[in-house]
Amino acid sequence: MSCVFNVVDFSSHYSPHLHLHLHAHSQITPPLLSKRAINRFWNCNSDSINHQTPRFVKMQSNITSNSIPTPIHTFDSELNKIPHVLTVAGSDSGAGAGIQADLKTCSARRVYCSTVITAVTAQNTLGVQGVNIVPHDFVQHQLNSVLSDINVDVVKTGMLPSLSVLKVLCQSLRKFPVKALVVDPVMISTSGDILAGPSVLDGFREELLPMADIVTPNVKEASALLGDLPIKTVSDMRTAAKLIHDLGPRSVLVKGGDLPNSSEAIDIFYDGQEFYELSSPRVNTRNTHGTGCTMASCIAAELAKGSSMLSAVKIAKRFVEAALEYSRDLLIGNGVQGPFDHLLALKNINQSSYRQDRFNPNDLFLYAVTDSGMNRKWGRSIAEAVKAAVEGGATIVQLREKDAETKDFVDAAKVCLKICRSYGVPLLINDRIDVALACDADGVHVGQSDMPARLARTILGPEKIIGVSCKTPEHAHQAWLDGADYIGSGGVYPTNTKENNRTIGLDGLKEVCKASKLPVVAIGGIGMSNARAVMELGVPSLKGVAVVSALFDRECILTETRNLQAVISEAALLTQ
Ligand SMILES: Nc1ncnc2c1ncn2[C@@H]1O[C@H](COP(=O)(O)OP(=O)(O)OP(=O)(O)O)[C@@H](O)[C@H]1O
Ligand SMILES: Cc1ncc(CO)c(N)n1
Ligand SMILES: [Mg+2]
Repeated sequence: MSCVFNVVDFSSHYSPHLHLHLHAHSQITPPLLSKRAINRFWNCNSDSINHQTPRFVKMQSNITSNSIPTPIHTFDSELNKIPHVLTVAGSDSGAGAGIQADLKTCSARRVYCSTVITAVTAQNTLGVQGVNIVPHDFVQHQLNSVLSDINVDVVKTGMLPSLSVLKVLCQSLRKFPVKALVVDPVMISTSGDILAGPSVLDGFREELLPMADIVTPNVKEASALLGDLPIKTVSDMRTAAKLIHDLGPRSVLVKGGDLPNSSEAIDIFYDGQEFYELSSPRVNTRNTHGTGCTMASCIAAELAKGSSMLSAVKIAKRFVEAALEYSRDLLIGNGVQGPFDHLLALKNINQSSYRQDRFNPNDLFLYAVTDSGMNRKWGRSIAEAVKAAVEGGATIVQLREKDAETKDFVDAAKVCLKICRSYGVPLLINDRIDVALACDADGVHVGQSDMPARLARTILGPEKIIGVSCKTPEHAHQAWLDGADYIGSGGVYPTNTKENNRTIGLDGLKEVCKASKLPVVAIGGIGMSNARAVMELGVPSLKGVAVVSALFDRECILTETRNLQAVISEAALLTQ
């Protein structure tokens, strides 16, 4: 076949100074990310992807290096479309980072991924032994081939080893605009080695960043972009995010994976208006090679599916956490920094049999409980309400539909489940075990006069989450004996949503929390004005607040959820 292009002698482009020395993170604190959380995460969005694999264009056989293949067949049916990310990055022969990480991430997220290779590296878990830069005209050639033919939704960039490569990329993006551009400014390895010289830095600042929808530097890259500004703390990361935003990208994610002395992996997201501190437990593993590439390509994949930027970033953060957790003990290679397993779900993780592994107590942080009366009052569906709450940062949702017809309840629950899964947020059903089973919700929440938790456990099996309302230490003890996963304790303050409900106050809550062997979420009359006081109780078992009216009896659920999330995040930080 004559579709072979000029053979390029890469050896003349070898740059001996391009060496990576990657070190394992030395932090401790093994987090407990449940297998079920990983599982939930993996399954997320699967229902929304009903696209079929595209049928490929048949290649013409008369291609020369200057001509672009002309499609013989084109298909414009929506049904045949699959979201598509083009990655423009370097190859990592060890397959933990670069193009290989991008392909695996997009596959894991069920998105098609095409590849334009900018450099070929000889790389393993010990470091980088060599780099061949692909000549810029051949990079341009690859870009033309893909962008002129295959419908690209989002472009993600990784290693751009020379200014000329960066420039042809910018030209191609101007010629073939895409829905979004994700720039991972790969420049500096974990150990601080330079991967792209000062001229590329200028190219980033002057040409590529102003075109980007998001740029995702780690702390060293952020510092380099800002003329070696020192970045040592989370507060410095915020300053850096703001200054990088001034260079022109729509949003900025400064990744704190390499920030020393932290038991949390904290990233700062800034969209030009608000800062979001995204935090996850730091996974104690050597297998962190490629986290940055994975993060950026997962963001690109979620954007290609239609997520908002903030949701895409949150999903990507959880994906990295889940993959690291899953691969914590993986042994690939003999070096200091190993790769992780992006395709964790291909493993047999559905069979998690360890009860204590299924549920992440941190999910209780901002617990949204729906109320059909309030939705009626504001003229919105349960699904609309739930979507706004999870978009605003709710970390778990409970459907509490006291007066709904069973059929309507099941239908609504199915829609809500789809929404929650796409955000990696668990969905529980109040009281109705039959409804939870019918829609395969993540679990149930039962009151003292509902189905006893022990029976609920028998019916639902070991996989589902069970929460129990408890007012006293005795209730909490019984819930633990019965095999519940968490307790909800209250009413902390007086409330209209529950009649004849005794208020236990902050003192009562504290007493229950101290006695409880299970994680606790506080409930009852909690909102913007008093959430801080609840979180400031500072009892370790208290993991978050559950709210009804403060989110759902308001005009804009999204804003209320965001605001409450900010208040309790700050309070949680201060009481740590
Ligand atoms: N040990 C860890 N546990 C949990 N999350 C982590 C860990 N290390 C990194 N992360 C997260 O992974 C994502 C990528 O960030 P990181 O700072 O590692 O990027 P990077 O330095 O560009 O990665 P790369 O090694 O691919 O260059 C961030 O969300 C970060 O918080
Ligand atoms: C090819 C390539 N791209 C990016 C990184 C950064 O992780 C790497 N190590 N190798
Ligand atoms: Mg990186």
